[in-house]
Amino acid sequence: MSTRTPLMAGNWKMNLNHLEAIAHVQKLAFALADKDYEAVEVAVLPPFTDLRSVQTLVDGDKLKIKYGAQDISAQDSGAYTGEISGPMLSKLKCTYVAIGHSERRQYHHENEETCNAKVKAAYKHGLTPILCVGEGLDIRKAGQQVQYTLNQLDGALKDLPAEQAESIVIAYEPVWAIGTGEVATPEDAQEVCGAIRGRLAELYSQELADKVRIQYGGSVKSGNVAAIMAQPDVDGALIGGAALDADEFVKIVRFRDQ
Ligand SMILES: O=C[C@H](O)COP(=O)(O)O
Repeated sequence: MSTRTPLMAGNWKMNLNHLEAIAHVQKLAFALADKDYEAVEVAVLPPFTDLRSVQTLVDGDKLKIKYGAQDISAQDSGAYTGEISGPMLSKLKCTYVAIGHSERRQYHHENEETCNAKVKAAYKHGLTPILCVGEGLDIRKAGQQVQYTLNQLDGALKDLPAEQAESIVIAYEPVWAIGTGEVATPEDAQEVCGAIRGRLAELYSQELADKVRIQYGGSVKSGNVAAIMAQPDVDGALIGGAALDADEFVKIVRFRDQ
């Protein structure tokens, strides 16, 4: 029986302005009870422009919900127009930062080197990375999903010390399942999540690998979350579309009731 606390994180992507963010987090706060937070860690990843509003709400009302950003610059400061740095995110008391989401890889040409630099930047500033990995459809069709995903993992973790790696969160998100309604089967999720844990054991130690939380992401909904969470190496979900509906997100958090 795993002692890892599941992490249910809502990645809002480029949705919800700061006023909508406040209303949404208030809804979650109203619906979620202490027993939910005891069973599951709950987090939201709003757009950068919402973070101050979310921080004010969480701090002011002492909410147990965690929050974080969807990206981080590898640089601390300077002439990097449009970028947001680790010091800025830690000043806003972010807990998490997503790194290497497939949409960042696709639209912003992020690769293993970028992800590695961003993972290190996150730790440098006290943020916990949610490192996203996962294969596209062509790789899946070729049966190369495990090797491809492990290569992404190796690159992003290069030279990362064990005392940092032990707190990382890995999100396995097969690209073909993101926003498509095409959810991976629980067995598909387990195959790659299990392989990720195996690689962490090779790179570091079994003890470390057993501590790391590995999420599944890709068309997670209240109707399919329980079966995915029943897999031994799946420790949570990174939820996109379904996280924009507060009632649905609460149902996902309460996956044991589904
Ligand atoms: O970060 C979240 C994933 O990209 C999943 O998105 P989705 O739940 O809309 O498929």
